[in-house]
Amino acid sequence: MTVTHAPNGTGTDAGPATAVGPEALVERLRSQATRYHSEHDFHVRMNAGELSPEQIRGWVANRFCYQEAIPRKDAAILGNCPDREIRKRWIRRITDHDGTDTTEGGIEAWLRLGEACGVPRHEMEDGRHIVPGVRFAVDAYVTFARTRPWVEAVASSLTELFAPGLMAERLAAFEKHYTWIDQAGLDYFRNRLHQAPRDSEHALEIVKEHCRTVESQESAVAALAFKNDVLWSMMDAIDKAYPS
Ligand SMILES: O=C(O)c1cc(C(=O)O)c2c(n1)C(=O)C(=O)c1cc(C(=O)O)[nH]c1-2
Repeated sequence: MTVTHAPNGTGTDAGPATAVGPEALVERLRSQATRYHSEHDFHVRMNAGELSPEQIRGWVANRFCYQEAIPRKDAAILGNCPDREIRKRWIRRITDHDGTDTTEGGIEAWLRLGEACGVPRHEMEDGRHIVPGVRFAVDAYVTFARTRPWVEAVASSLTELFAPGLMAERLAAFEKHYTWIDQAGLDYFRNRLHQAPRDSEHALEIVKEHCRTVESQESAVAALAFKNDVLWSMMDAIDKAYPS
């Protein structure tokens, strides 16, 4: 059996006995890229153009569960964060996904991606395709943000440090291999290419500022490991539900 991913737990590495400087902390967080869901076999096959329309549709419909939960996760962080300056910037994440009266958000863009792939909007909205493992993983992420200290919840969003590379690869793969998908449906990925770096930069600033003790640094690393596990579990569940 090939093990492609070991459980993260809290200990991706032993960790130093004393607090490290902000840049060393960033290095430690970035080193978790090897456990990002871009390495999951389902994503590897997706980007190699090997997935069937059925598998792409299954992935899109299930990922909608995650997309829908992101604003609730961010609202939980806002609810727990006592810092007005941070809230003023963080709130943007909610409108990026929900939209406003005058702008369309990421959730609408994802619904259009689904339609471009052949999943009717109402089938995404009513959740009929969501498999249990995806629902549980997404729920765990929202619960984490509600119940853990807000700085840990901010650290857990740092998988977005690794997202732009995957997004760019995915965009190119969809344009090249999945020509049956209406290209206008790919706007979601195009938007995230600039939103994700902006968001992760803010989250990194917060973590560098607030995680100066060894305990808080360990917690930040553990939060990111937890989030990598959330994303990995989703991919495992999707892979199993839509086999090749
Ligand atoms: O498609 C992806 O691979 C991917 C990954 C992630 C991520 O790394 O958490 C996010 C997104 N997409 C995404 O679209 C998104 O809006 C998003 C928000 C967050 C977050 O944790 O706050 N992650 C992600």
